[in-house]
Amino acid sequence: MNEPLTREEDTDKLAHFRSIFREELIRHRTYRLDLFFRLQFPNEESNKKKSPESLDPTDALASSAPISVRQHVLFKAISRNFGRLASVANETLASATDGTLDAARFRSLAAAIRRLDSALDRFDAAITASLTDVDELTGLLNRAAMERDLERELAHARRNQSPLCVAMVDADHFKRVNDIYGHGFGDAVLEELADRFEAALRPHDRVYRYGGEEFLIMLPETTLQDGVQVIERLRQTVSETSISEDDVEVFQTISAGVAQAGEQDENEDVIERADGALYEAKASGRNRVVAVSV
Ligand SMILES: Nc1nc2c(ncn2[C@@H]2O[C@H](COP(=O)(O)OP(=O)(O)OP(=O)(O)O)[C@@H](O)[C@H]2O)c(=O)[nH]1
Repeated sequence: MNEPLTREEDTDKLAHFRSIFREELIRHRTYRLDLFFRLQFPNEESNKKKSPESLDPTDALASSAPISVRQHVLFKAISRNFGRLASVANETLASATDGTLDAARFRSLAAAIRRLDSALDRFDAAITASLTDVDELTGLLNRAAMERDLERELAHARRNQSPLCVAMVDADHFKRVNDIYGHGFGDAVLEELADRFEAALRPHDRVYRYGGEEFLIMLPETTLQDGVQVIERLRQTVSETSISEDDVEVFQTISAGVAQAGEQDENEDVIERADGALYEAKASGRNRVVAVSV
């Protein structure tokens, strides 16, 4: 299974990139018509202007693509398949010009076009899927993405006998923040928390907005002891620095429950245990991390 196309890029950036990609698709389809025209009329003067290589769609896309997109396996597949098509197109055009174009060569041109089309379509589908994975307020991955990823991580942990931790993290007394400073400021706090979580975690850890003021953090290849340390560090980082906007400033704290996944666990099992630990953290005073073993 491919890695998701983009995780941390925000929705606007990706939506913008998708609109550029769609334009490129249209240009690419026009190019195909052009190619057939050239094969029919190889000696027309107007046909000699453009070489197939100059029309690589990934050239035009690379400058506006977020890094995670450029490095994505499907993006590389477009480039590779375009390279093949350009080379077959050159050979086919040459044989059309000298009158030796035959069915076999034409078939290999059609096959190269089909392969490139398939790469373009899969890439398009991946962009669309990534857009629906992103929470619009925080730019984090949403709950639907979490459910899918957790299932995959649990299977991976089972297969490799590796540890996996899940943390449920919740902003403390968040209702008060909304009530006192307004919903707009509450939103800003959630955005800031999301940024701090992402900045404090390691690249292979993942943060999701679980819903409302609740977040889920997935820590692959992490034992319960290490997971608690990671989340405890996060808790400290969040509580030490205030969050401010205009003339409002708050010190927001978080509570967390950390659970290690057991071998038989499905998504709901490990989430339920982490949630139970979070409940304990709240009940015992908030601004703390509670761990629960399998
Ligand atoms: N601004 C803002 N508030 C939200 C959002 N989603 C949920 N909330 C608010 O988060 C608050 C959660 O309140 P409670 O569930 O009572 O919990 P709490 O006040 O954080 O108290 P404890 O969790 O017990 O510490 C509610 O007021 C929700 O309206 C959001 O997207 N933006």
